[in-house]
Amino acid sequence: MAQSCGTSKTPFVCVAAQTPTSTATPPSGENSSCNNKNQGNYSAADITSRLGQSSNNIVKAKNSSKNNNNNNDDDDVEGLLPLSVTKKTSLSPVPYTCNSSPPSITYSSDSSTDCISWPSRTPSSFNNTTTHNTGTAALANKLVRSVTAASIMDMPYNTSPSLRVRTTSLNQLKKTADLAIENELHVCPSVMSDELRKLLPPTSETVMTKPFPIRGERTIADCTTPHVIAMVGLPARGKTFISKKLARYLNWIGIATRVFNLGEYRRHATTAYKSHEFFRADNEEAMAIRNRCANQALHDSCEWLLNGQGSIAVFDATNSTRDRRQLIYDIVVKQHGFRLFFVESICDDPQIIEQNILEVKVSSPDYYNMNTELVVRDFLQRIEHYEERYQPIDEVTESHLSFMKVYNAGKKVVVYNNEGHVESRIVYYLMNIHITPRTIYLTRHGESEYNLSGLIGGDSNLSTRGHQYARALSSYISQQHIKGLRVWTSWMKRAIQTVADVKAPQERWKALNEIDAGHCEEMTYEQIKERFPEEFKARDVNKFAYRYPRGESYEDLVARLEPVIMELERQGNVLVVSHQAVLRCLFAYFLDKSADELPYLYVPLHTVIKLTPVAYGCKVEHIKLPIDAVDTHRPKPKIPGDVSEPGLDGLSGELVAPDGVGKVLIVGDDMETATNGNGGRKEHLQQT
Ligand SMILES: O=P(O)(O)OC[C@H]1O[C@@](CO)(OP(=O)(O)O)[C@@H](O)[C@@H]1O
Repeated sequence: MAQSCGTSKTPFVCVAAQTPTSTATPPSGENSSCNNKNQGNYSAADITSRLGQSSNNIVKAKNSSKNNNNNNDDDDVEGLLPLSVTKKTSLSPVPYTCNSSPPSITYSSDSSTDCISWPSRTPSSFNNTTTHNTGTAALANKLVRSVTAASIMDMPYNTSPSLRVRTTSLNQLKKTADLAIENELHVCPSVMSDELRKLLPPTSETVMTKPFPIRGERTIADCTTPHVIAMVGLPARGKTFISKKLARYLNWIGIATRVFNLGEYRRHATTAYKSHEFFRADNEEAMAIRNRCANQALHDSCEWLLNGQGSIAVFDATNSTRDRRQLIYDIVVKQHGFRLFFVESICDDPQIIEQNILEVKVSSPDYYNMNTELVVRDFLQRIEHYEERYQPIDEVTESHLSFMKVYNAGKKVVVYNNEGHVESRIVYYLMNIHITPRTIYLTRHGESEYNLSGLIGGDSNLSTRGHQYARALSSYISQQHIKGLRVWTSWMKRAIQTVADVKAPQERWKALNEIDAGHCEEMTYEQIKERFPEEFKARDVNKFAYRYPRGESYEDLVARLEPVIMELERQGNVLVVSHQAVLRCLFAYFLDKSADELPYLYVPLHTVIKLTPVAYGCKVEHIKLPIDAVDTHRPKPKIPGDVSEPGLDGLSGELVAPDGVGKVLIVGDDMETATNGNGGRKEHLQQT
């Protein structure tokens, strides 16, 4: 029987002891009948047992889920390769040994750090650890030792035994596996024999291995129950802003989210908007239409979730009465069994309300071609109609609801009955966003020596032109007179050298380091294609999900960058100097790009991408500084693995704003006058 460790919904796996006579079952990568949840887990016992198998069954283990493959309950999901040690080894002595119940090691994919979890047990309970050293398994011995002796001995005394094993054994295991690969395997997984391949630590090939949680994986587990997020609040309180932004964030972290905006349903159901009279509480005809629309929007939200098209529906409406909220509760929770979380936006700052009306209501289809002053007046009257009936969520009379209240665009936040991982993430995100105007500048480092020779990854210096860009960037930034600017860079030399002359407080983020290409680091695309053709092709087939052997995928990058996004949301003006893949991920967040588009977004060298939040979106400007650089963009080829084709997106070599969002601003070659918006420069302003 597999034992559950962690909550039943998480993909944690904890393995119980097996009988010594049980046989090893390959983990999910080989066992096609294993379900996907098992694929997210990798056991150190896997490696040990695989090695053990090839050395006269040193370790005999059994996948307890083997006979239960159709059973999707927790027991089944959580069953994974157990380790059962049966005979004595002639290896050097090990400090802990094991009785009849051997330790089980589980590689967990549900942790933000690499983690092998052992059952928490005192060291003294591990007696009689024995292995069978029959013959050839030098590698096996190395690994068995590594997860027992070395990992335990290296630990500080003041750490709890289980934690000590957890934190050190994986490092040790990785080191040993690295060594094994470097010394003895020396080839890429795609060209390895099956025997050797089995010895590998987590890679993109061994699909069941995910060294840290990937996009949405953690959340999906918690998100097996669909969620409806229902907005609450008077008009012009930023509900649509919050809804759209939240949906963008959730989609970016991999949780399929869609906004159902009641205003759009109403506009569909009515002819042209005439005036605020439509919203009077005593306008029965209009009220009937409004109720019908609300029911339809709610129905569509639930249908969308029921069809499995997404995980979170955001119901963007005022939902400003108790009755309406009760109706939503009855349908969402009682009828469908979904989770329901209300987000109420409360604002009594007239400045924020006015700004909101001017920014988004004046351009609303309701007020097409209407004079701004009239719009403001009409809208304020519309608000008054709502105010007559508005009932803020009440902790006492609506104590069965889960909700958060955001006051004056985040000045104060109240959270009530908050439950589960998804809701906590939503709360945390909404606590961090703000509406203070600011600009984010994104740029890659200057051209590097490796860029010149077409090598990916590595940590090379800037080329001569790269240094010129560094100077041009500093000059451009100082001419912008950006208030309170902060500069963030990766830890890589080329990024740090690029901001050497920029006069502003600087911070280094490891999370901003370029995608780790693992075995393919410091190779050209052509070399990768030649040496690892299968790998190269696989990346073209699904670039977002593809993980370099011993490296990262774009999906991994997004997970790594989430804290950066969170902190960017909290900041004012920031200049981020990073790398092609990393900036694609950040750019995709701001522009709401899908996982398919993300790895092909065009982020050329020597170009500053200026992002300014406006209304519900972001204005994008590309400022190309006049220093030539190589083009490192490799477009999506029509045939996976092809390096000769021009590619499908046709972006290479051109400077365009994706999807016509924003404009392309090409600053002329006179750097002294190269400012954004001032005269005295040569520039082409191109509306896309
Ligand atoms: O995902 P692809 O398109 O390969 O782009 C990422 C690559 O871009 C490069 C350049 O080729 O980034 P950068 O120069 O910005 O550090 C490589 O280091 C990196 O592996």
